[in-house]
Amino acid sequence: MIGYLNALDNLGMTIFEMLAQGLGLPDDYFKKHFEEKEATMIRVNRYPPCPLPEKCLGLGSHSDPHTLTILLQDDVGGLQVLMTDNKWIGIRPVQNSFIINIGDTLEAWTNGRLRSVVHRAVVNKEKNRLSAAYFMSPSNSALIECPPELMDPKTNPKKYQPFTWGDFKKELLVQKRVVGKTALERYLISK
Ligand SMILES: O=C(O)CCC(=O)C(=O)O
Ligand SMILES: [Fe+2]
Repeated sequence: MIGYLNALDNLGMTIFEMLAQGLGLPDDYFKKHFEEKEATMIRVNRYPPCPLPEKCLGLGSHSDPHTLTILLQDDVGGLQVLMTDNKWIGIRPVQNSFIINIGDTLEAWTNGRLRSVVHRAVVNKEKNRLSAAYFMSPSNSALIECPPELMDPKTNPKKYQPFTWGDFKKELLVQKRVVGKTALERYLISK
């Protein structure tokens, strides 16, 4: 088990490095905040067959509050992503591959340059479906504050108050279920 977790962490760190490079930040800009594994979280979702799939959802519309999600799904299919034109599209399962989702915290960290994705899981009449999501959390003390290089007073002014992952996590634990992309709203700087 620990071996799998280490492999997932290594994959996550490589992706953080690539994202930092792509944004013109030092390679370890995100990575250095993930050294302490204070609350690694994996969620395994099992969706049983449903007699009325058009009337039910396996998992309602939401965005993941963490930074990155590494998601494994079986070959049944059911994950859908909300596109900018408000249409849901299905994410076809590809064998031996992960789906990587950007989470809300990474959206705030980059002032919206990286966008968290709203997604849901639909069910079907015939088959059980399984998925497993690994949510990457920075250390509790990590300050989520966008670097000045990614902001611009005119075209991309600061959108969020800085917050620590520990504080955000506490808020997530007490709030009711998040629907759609609402977890970050408490940190939005009002216009
Ligand atoms: O089952 C899926 O494909 C999605 C799971 C998911 O979005 C989650 O666990 O946050
Ligand atoms: Fe999710």
